[in-house]
Amino acid sequence: MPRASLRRPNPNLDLTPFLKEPESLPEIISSQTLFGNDKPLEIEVGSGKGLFIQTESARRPEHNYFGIEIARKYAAHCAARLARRERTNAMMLAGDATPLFAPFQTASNFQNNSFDEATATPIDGPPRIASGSLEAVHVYFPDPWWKKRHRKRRVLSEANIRQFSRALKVGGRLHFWTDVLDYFELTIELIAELAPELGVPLPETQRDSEHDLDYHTHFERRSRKFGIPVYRVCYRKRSDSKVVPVGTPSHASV
Ligand SMILES: C[S@@+](CC[C@H](N)C(=O)[O-])C[C@H]1O[C@@H](n2cnc3c(N)ncnc32)[C@H](O)[C@@H]1O
Repeated sequence: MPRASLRRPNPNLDLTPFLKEPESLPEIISSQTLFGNDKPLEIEVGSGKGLFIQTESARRPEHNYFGIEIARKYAAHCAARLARRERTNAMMLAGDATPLFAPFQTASNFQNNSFDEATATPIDGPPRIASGSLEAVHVYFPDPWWKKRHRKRRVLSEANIRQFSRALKVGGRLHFWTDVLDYFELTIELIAELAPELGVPLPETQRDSEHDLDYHTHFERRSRKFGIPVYRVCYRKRSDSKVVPVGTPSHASV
């Protein structure tokens, strides 16, 4: 289903505090480096038009929210929503979430192309999002990438499942909602296999909506309006992640 067109953000709005580019991000991503405080940090991957980050950052001012949206015009649209409401606890990145979560790759190593000449491999640095540092990761209605050969592009790929779990603190949450049953079932299996420390999937319930924008996200609104079932789960991390070498194959058929 095609996405509705976006209104242009008001050119008089200063988006600078609300919209980051990959080049302007601090090397290490944390509440301290992004917001200058130590509030718990929640990351949303694929914010779309930004309904979730807008409403959740108002509902929980004691937490910080960092939305990552790869499509620049959508990231700018989200940032404009936050700017209009003068949020001090939320901002957007116009960029790809996957390299930010990657292990052992700091921005400067990446940009300086630092190689260990003896082994011709990139020099490892600490991950940009520290292990055990996040309060929550939110993934709502990720693009399904239907074709089997495209599945590695899914946001809930094997690598990202491991990295989201690594980045969560014990007690932290991974929320995953989708209206694609196949994506839902495969992801539940993958998480059980790759990140058992996340425990069992806890169902999340549908809330009644009281007005036309009273939905969790725009895609949830769309699915419910068209009567399409939505599958919602939350995981709560129970223990520290096992360190699994990157590229370790799994037995799942993704
Ligand atoms: C189907 S939309 C859902 C948007 C929103 N979560 C909602 O429920 O309304 C998926 C969004 O994820 C974004 N996206 C896809 N891959 C991404 C990535 N690697 N990093 C950040 N955003 C990504 C897409 O641009 C798109 O806006």
